[in-house]
Amino acid sequence: MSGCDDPKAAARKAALARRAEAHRAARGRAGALSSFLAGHRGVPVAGYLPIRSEIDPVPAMAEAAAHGPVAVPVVEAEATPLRFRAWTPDVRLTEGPFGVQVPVEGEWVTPEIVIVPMLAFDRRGGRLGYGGGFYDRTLAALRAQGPVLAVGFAYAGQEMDDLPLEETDAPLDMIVTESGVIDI
Ligand SMILES: Nc1nc2c(c(=O)[nH]1)N(C=O)[C@@H](CNc1ccc(C(=O)N[C@@H](CCC(=O)O)C(=O)O)cc1)CN2
Ligand SMILES: Nc1ncnc2c1ncn2[C@@H]1O[C@H](COP(=O)(O)OP(=O)(O)OP(=O)(O)O)[C@@H](O)[C@H]1O
Repeated sequence: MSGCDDPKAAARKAALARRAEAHRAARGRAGALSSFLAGHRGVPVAGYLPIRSEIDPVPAMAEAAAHGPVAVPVVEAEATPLRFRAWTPDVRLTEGPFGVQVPVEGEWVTPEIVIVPMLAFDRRGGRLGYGGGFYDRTLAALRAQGPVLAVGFAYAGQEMDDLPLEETDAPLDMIVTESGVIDI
């Protein structure tokens, strides 16, 4: 049977085109963060394991983990800074506070780049989180110790105009979205 007559041939062609498009879209989402981290190989990075509809940094974290330390946040107690525990793609995980996955064991890491999840951001580096103040306390503590780059990671659609900010809100140094980098 010739290709033109085979109903499956047309379906395959359409399915391939659709899968390629999905793959391009998926690569595009992680791509901007991957490119950013590729410029900082070997620097200790804190990523995060996404919950709900947070944009997924894990593909970029996996690439970075091949070149240097990557860690993820662990909540130890309310009103205290987060600590960051070493993460690789095959580390054993368990469910921690707030339904976030955390490594069962591993080294504690002091990151120099912190990939920060959020609900919303504005162009001034303002950020809205879940309201625990965890990243504000963590960035304040890390910045008191040495240089640290706070990189917000979000969908471009999470941008809002002029978020209400408080004195203790730690500003982001830059924001990476699926469509590129926003410098503050
Ligand atoms: N993926 C990921 N990991 C993370 C954070 C995060 O925002 N995302 N965190 C960032 O700090 C820390 C965990 N803190 C969290 C604090 C609150 C909620 C949360 O779901 N809160 C409730 C509202 C609580 C309330 O206001 O009563 C909610 O949004 O429904 C989630 C994570 C560390 N790890
Ligand atoms: N460095 C700090 N020292 C003391 N209190 C702080 C500090 N940072 C934040 N807070 C307090 O924590 C509370 C929650 O802060 P905020 O609403 O900014 O959380 P968030 O950034 O949205 O949450 P998260 O970082 O956990 O995602 C506020 O009452 C804030 O004043």
